[in-house]
Amino acid sequence: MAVDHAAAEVDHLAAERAAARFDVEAMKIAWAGSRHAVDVADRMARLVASDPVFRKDNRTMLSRKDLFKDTLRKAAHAWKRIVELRLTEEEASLLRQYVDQPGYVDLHWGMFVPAIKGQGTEEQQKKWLPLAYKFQIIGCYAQTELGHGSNVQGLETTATFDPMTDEFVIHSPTLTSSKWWPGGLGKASTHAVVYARLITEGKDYGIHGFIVQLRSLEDHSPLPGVTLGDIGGKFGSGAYNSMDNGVLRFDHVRIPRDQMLMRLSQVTREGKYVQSDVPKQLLYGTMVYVRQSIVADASKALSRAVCIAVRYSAIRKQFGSQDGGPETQVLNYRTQQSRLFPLLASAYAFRFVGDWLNWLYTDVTQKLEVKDYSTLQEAHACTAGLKAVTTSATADAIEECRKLCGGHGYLNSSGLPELFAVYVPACTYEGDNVVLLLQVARILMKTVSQLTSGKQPVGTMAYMGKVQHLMQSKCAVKTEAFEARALRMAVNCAQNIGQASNQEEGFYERSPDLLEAAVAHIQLIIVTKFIEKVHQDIPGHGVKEQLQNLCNVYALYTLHKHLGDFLATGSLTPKQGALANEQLGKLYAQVRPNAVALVDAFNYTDHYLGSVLGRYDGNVYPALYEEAWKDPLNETVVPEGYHEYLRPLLKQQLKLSRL
Ligand SMILES: CC/C=C\C/C=C\C/C=C\C/C=C\C/C=C\C/C=C\C=C\C(=O)SCCNC(=O)CCNC(=O)[C@H](O)C(C)(C)COP(=O)(O)OP(=O)(O)OC[C@H]1O[C@@H](n2cnc3c(N)ncnc32)[C@H](O)[C@@H]1OP(=O)(O)O
Ligand SMILES: Cc1cc2nc3c(=O)[nH]c(=O)nc-3n(C[C@H](O)[C@H](O)[C@H](O)COP(=O)(O)OP(=O)(O)OC[C@H]3O[C@@H](n4cnc5c(N)ncnc54)[C@H](O)[C@@H]3O)c2cc1C
Repeated sequence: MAVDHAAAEVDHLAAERAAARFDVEAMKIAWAGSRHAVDVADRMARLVASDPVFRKDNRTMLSRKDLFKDTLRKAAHAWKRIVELRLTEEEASLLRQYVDQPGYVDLHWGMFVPAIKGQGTEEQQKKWLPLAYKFQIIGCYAQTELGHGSNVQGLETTATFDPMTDEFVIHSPTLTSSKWWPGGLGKASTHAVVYARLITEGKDYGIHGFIVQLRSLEDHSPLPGVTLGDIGGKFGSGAYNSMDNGVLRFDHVRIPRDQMLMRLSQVTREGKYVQSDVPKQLLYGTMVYVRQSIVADASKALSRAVCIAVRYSAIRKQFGSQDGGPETQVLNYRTQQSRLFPLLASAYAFRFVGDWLNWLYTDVTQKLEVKDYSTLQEAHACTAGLKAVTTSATADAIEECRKLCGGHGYLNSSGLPELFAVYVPACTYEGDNVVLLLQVARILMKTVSQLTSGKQPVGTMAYMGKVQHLMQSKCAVKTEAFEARALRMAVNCAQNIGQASNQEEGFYERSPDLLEAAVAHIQLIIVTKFIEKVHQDIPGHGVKEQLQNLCNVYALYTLHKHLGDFLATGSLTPKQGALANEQLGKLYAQVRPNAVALVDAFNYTDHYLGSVLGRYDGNVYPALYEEAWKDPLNETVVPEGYHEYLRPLLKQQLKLSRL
């Protein structure tokens, strides 16, 4: 008798859901932050999922040109819906998230508008922001050049003030000064915030931002002196190829003086350079803003991958039980759990640290408004470090989820290859992760050097003030072990650097160790913020207990993975390390019955997940089967090329065999 495997799989997910020991609806609130956040996200996700224009299941099969046109169409349709439905800013931004196709609008709203808000004077904001808000202009963020990305001070584009005409002359003096990478620049943007070296009265004042019009508002053709285009195809099918990352060169393009972003410094009518009394690092403010939002994005991308892998692992069965009973769900294998559950825990950890980082960013912004710059360094260290650690972990985790789904994970229809391809550049954009971690390391070294002078570290570095205690004590397996490890690694680096002939040379020599010290410090922040979260009042049956479990999984897994650090610094004994590992196994057993419900709490629609393996109903096999037939290769039974290349070959073999 034929067994309906598909129906059995569907029942499987229902059984998983019934076995969960907590209130999923309450967990949705804990994940999203509030009932309101759940409701508005739900509404926007469904709005997108039910609109045929936002279909995306065919995306990996489109040519680059068709994919780009599809992106323009989706962006225009999204804007139409936003206007028609009078969506709020919160709703509009969620709608764009669920459309889930990188495009020029991301840079317009994500960098162009924030750059003007952060670096423009009130007058400049009044002039430019209304145009941007109504899409009467489209903007991008043109900082990186062919020759320099990480080293912002090394950019070569020049903006030379001409007092005769009261204009800046924007110029690309070398090939390597060509702007290279800005998203939305290649084909869509009409304007850009361009970062260039400001030269006035014969002196180079370094990098500043300028608003430059690139294309005609009449027919979209490049303005005189502007050469621009797309930089070419990128990693993976579909994925980030929907974005028109661009190249841009200027040949003595003139802009009015008032298009220099003048909040941080000004050039007068006479050409005098005037520096405001604000720190010059505020020039990097847009990057700080985007880095904090990238941490929130990490938890989104990771939770999507984990949702797919957990649901599919509950459906997928391999090998029988020892007594010849039904086959085993792969989710029941201890190895599957030990690879997957730490990623599930990381998704929650990144979500909560992302919320905290957003709070920190808002707090710093408010302080800056009243000229309090005391937390600027903390904001830089936390955004840079958390961006680096969460994006690297997420990129690795998406690939691990692909492997956790076996062969089917490699199919585009699993959603994982595209998610990976679109996500990996997060390790590079908004600051290469190594470069950012070295920034954190510099701040750690500065903090260690100030300890002897009695200056008490604050914020996330405050634990370093407990130096006497943390350098000596043996620690119980909890936050203190993370503090001791981070501090001792930083102090070791500082001591080694101190022995070098000069500080810069020492820093350079010790940079691999410094990276690890920075990672240890950032992991401490993530663990601490997760612990603080679970100490809060969290309503809903069993929700707090589940989060407590996941927090322990995250902490103990991190400890297990970096046990070498903990042992080498004497922050833990080998026995404690072994006990932690024992405990981890027990925690996985507690996560197991709740795993499917824990990913349901992300509340993702099938449209947003974009995965036949991660379907909510678990109906994986019929969906995989159906999806295969949609491939353009299956449009004809006999493939194109048969008559040219297969038939002659086969005929020739036939003739040869008859000889
Ligand atoms: C198909 C779809 C399917 C699925 C989708 C799924 C998921 C999608 C998920 C995500 C996608 C979503 C969004 C995409 C988002 C973004 C991508 C798009 C755009 C990307 C844009 C960019 O990349 S823009 C360019 C970014 N560039 C960089 O980041 C450059 C990095 N370099 C620097 O920042 C600086 O050069 C440097 C900090 C490394 C060094 O600067 P320098 O001036 O040389 O300074 P130092 O001498 O080192 O330091 C001097 C002091 O200044 C302090 N400092 C440095 N930076 C800052 C700062 N930002 N804030 C405050 N202070 C700072 C530093 O600490 C020193 O302080 P001292 O006290 O020691 O003097
Ligand atoms: C998809 C994507 C979108 C982007 N969008 C934009 C955009 O909209 N606007 C924009 O302006 N830019 C954009 N960028 C550019 C991006 O910001 C840069 O690529 C990024 O900052 C890295 O700089 P780089 O390419 O110069 O790398 P490099 O600095 O050349 O890195 C190469 C290698 O050198 C190492 N390295 C560099 N410096 C050091 C150091 N001091 N110590 C140790 N190792 C070091 C790095 O770790 C890396 O391994 C985008 C990039 C990508 C991939």
